[in-house]
Amino acid sequence: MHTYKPYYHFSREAWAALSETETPPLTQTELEEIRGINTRISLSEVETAYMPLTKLISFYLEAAETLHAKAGAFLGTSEKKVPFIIGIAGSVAVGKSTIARLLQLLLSRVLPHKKTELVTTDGFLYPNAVLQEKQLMKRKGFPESYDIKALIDFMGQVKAGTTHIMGPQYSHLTYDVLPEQEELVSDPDILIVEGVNVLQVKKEYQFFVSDFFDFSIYIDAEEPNIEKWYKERFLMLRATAFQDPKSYFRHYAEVSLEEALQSADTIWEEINAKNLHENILPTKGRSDLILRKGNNHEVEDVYLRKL
Ligand SMILES: Nc1ncnc2c1ncn2[C@@H]1O[C@H](COP(=O)(O)OP(=O)(O)O)[C@@H](O)[C@H]1O
Ligand SMILES: CC(C)(COP(=O)(O)O)[C@@H](O)C(=O)NCCC(=O)O
Repeated sequence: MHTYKPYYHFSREAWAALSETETPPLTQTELEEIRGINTRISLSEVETAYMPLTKLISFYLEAAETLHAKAGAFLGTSEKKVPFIIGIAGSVAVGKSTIARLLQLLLSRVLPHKKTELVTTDGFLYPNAVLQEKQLMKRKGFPESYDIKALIDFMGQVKAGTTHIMGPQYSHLTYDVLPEQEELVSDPDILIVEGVNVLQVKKEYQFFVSDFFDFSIYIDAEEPNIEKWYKERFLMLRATAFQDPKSYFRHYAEVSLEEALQSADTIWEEINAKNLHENILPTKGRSDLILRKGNNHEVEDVYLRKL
C-alpha cells in the first residue's frame, strides 16, 4: 500500500545542485551585507542553501501575482496591490531571525524592484506589566503571552493593502515591548513575518495568522543543537548586551559563569523547550517548506510541500 507523502525531499546535495544551475555568484558587496547580518553564516552556505530558496520563493510570488491579476480582471475586482506574505516559524534560537533577515536581503537582490519588509511577532507579546498581572512571565513565547487578536488585525491590514501600518516593537534588552515605539510597515510588496507562533491556530478567532501567508517556512533542527545555540547566544549576550545597565538580564553578567549557565539551563528547560514541545513542533506539518539544519547550522535537508 502506498502512503501519501505530502513533501518532496531534497538532500543537501540535491538542493545545492539547484544553486549551481539557477543562480549567479554573489558580488563582493552583497557578501559583505550578508556578513553584516550574521558573521557566523558561511558564504558558501548562503549559495548552497538560501539562493535556491530565494529563487523558489520568487516563483511562488510570480504565480501569486499572475493569479491575482488574471482573476481580478476576470471578476472585475480591485486592482489594488496585495503584498506577498512569507511566514517563518520554529523554536526559540533555531535561527528564525537570522534567516528572515538573510531572505529579506536575498529577495531584494533577486527582485530589486520589490520592496521587502520584515516584522517579528515578539512585538505582539503583551507588555511585562500585563504578563506579570496575569502571572505569565514564565510563559513568554507561549500562545497566551501574545495579543493574537492584534497580530491578526495587523495581518488583515497588510493584506487589505493599507499602505502605512504601525506594528509594535520588542526590545530584547529591556525584555519588554517598547511603549509608543512602533515600527512602520510601509507599502511592502513582500512582507516576512517571523516568530515562534506564526503557524499556530486558536479556535477563538475566525482567522489564523497563517491564513494570510502565501508561503510558510518551518526551521527545524535536533533539539540538543537548538539548546546549544540558545546557550551560546545567552553567553554571547552575557558578554555584550547583558553588560548594559538597562538590560533586564544585567544580573547574569554579574554572577559566575557557572551560575549563569545554570540559569540558561533552567530557562531553556522550563520555558523554551516546553514551548517547543507543546506549541511549536506540532505546527511543523502546516508549513510549505521545512529547512532542517544540522550541527553547525548548515541546512541538511529541505522538504517542500507538493503542489
Ligand atoms: N545560519 C547560521 N549560521 C550560524 N549561526 C547562526 C545561523 N543562524 C543563527 N545563528 C546563531 O544562532 C543563534 C540563534 O539565532 P537567531 O536568529 O537569533 O534565532 P531565533 O530568531 O530563532 O531565536 C544566534 O546566536 C545566531 O548567531
Ligand atoms: C520572546 C521570545 C519568545 C521570542 O523568541 P524568538 O522569536 O526571538 O525566537 C523569546 O525571546 C523569549 O523571551 N523567550 C522566553 C524565555 C527566554 O528568555 O528565552
